[in-house]
Amino acid sequence: MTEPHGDAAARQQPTGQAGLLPTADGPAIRGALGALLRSARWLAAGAFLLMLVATGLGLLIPPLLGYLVDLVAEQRAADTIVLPVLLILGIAIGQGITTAVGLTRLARLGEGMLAELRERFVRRALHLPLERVEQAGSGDLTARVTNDVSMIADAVRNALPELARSGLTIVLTLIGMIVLDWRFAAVALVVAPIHVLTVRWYQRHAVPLYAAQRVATGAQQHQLLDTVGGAHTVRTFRLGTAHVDKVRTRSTRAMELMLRGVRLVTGFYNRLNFAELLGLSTVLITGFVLVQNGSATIGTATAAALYFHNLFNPINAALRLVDDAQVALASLARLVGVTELPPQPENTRTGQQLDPTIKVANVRHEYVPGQPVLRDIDLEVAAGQRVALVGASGAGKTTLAKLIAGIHAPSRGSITLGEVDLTERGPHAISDLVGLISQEVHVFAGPLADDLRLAKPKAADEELLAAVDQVGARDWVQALPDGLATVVGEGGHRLTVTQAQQLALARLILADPRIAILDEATADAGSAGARVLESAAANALAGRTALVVAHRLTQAAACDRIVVLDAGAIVETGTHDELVAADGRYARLWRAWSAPRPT
Ligand SMILES: Nc1ncnc2c1ncn2[C@@H]1O[C@H](COP(=O)(O)OP(=O)(O)OP(=O)(O)O)[C@@H](O)[C@H]1O
Repeated sequence: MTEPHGDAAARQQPTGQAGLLPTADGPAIRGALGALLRSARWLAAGAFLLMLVATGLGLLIPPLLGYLVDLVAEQRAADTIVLPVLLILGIAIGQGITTAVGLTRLARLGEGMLAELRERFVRRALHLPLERVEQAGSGDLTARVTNDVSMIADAVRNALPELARSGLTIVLTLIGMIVLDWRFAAVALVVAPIHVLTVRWYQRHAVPLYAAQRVATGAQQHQLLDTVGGAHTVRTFRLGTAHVDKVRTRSTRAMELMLRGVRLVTGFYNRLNFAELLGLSTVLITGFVLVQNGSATIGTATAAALYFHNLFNPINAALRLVDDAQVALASLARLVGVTELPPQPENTRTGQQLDPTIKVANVRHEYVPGQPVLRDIDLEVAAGQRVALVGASGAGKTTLAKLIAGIHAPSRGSITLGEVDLTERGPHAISDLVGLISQEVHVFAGPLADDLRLAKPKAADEELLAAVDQVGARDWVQALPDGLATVVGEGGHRLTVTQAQQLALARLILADPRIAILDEATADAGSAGARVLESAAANALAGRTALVVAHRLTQAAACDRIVVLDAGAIVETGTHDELVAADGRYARLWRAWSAPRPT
């Protein structure tokens, strides 16, 4: 009944929301749906055929009932009605069975397509450049994964089967009516313009409205995540009122759009009710006139009236579903918009074949345009070398580490890893050449062994234990209630920060990248944790080209070379001894670091 109007939805990017992820246009949605349908063509054909048979069988009942009415009107013998009654019974049973099987097939088709679409979306979303997600706000991505997927799931489970059934019933009933008596079919079309105009009116208003609703909900969720996620900072800087205002503005916008939706739906039903009233009156009057002048039997008029009854219910159902279909379509446009983003270039060479050198040339990076956090960075790390990045907090160490790991793309300049230019080929070109341990070490909920196998899915338990041993974690791992099978993370056995970092280092050993970048969270100097982690890191980095963001200067002193960053620029570089002798910034940092601490 409803033609996809994704084009209109695609245009729904209200001003001020320009950073949001893209929304697909009509042809892209049709293309994606076509591709999904093609991959399940036999299931689709089977479901369609069964629904066709079920609806066709249903159409035989009104003429048979009309025939029964004629038999009774002509006062025939009672036994003449046995056959038609049995036929009606058989048809009803046949229709019930074919409808049930057809709907099951249709459900399987819809769920399969939905699952495939969701997989594609997640696959694509996981590989989106981080800047793109940050620019859109993670709320946008979250809203698409949660709201939009559930809108489509609802449509697939409820609207799609009913829409298919209603569409088939309308078409076949109209054909049945023409065969029965064309005059009734002609009368049926009298109210059609009202339906057509109602649908047009509704679509004109609903598509932009629902797309705007999705955008407003995304913006509202993003704001809520921002405010709740940053609650600590919000409180520290007394930004509560400002944040509550922002949440209020976005919530009000979302609420206003919801209310406009309710008003629109009410108007839609008013028009449909009027059409139904008009249609029903016309049918009854026509039947009365035709039977009166003898040009139709009571049986035919009865069958025609029943056909009408058959027709108006699915028409209303189909038109009612326009609403769900529009909502689902706006959601679909937002899912397909992400799945259709151009894929990252494939990894053509494995990291193991590449020369593990790092070359950073003329790199500049800005998170906020016009505010560089790194400028004119030139750095080369030869194969097997271990280089430390040192500098005050905010100097840009983590940013440089992330650029080299391919997490962010530099605003300018080039980064070459193993002769592969990241800026040209994209970070996925070298994903298995480089491993990063960032400050946000995450322990995934589940058995410890699964957590380790993220880095090497096929590793045997012995291999996992060997890696755990190298990072000095064997003792505590074996002391866990179920050893490697112990459930850790959220809801399981809680690991200390040091233990989580040891696991991250063990994962690095298992993944075995030729270049390793270490940006561990700070551990107090001289603490047992720091000592354990330093020797674990030394083992994990053995034989690799390494860049270490040195939060403890003892880490830096153990490296082949030290690069000192200050306010986004490299200010010194050399070995520990050279830099101490030069008596510059590093020497000052070192003196401050190694000075006896008050106890
Ligand atoms: N995602 C981001 N968006 C905007 N600014 C950022 C972002 N990440 C870092 N910055 C800013 O970039 C500058 C450099 O930060 P970076 O984390 O690289 O420094 P760092 O030397 O690693 O500091 P630390 O030792 O405290 O981790 C800082 O001013 C920081 O506020």
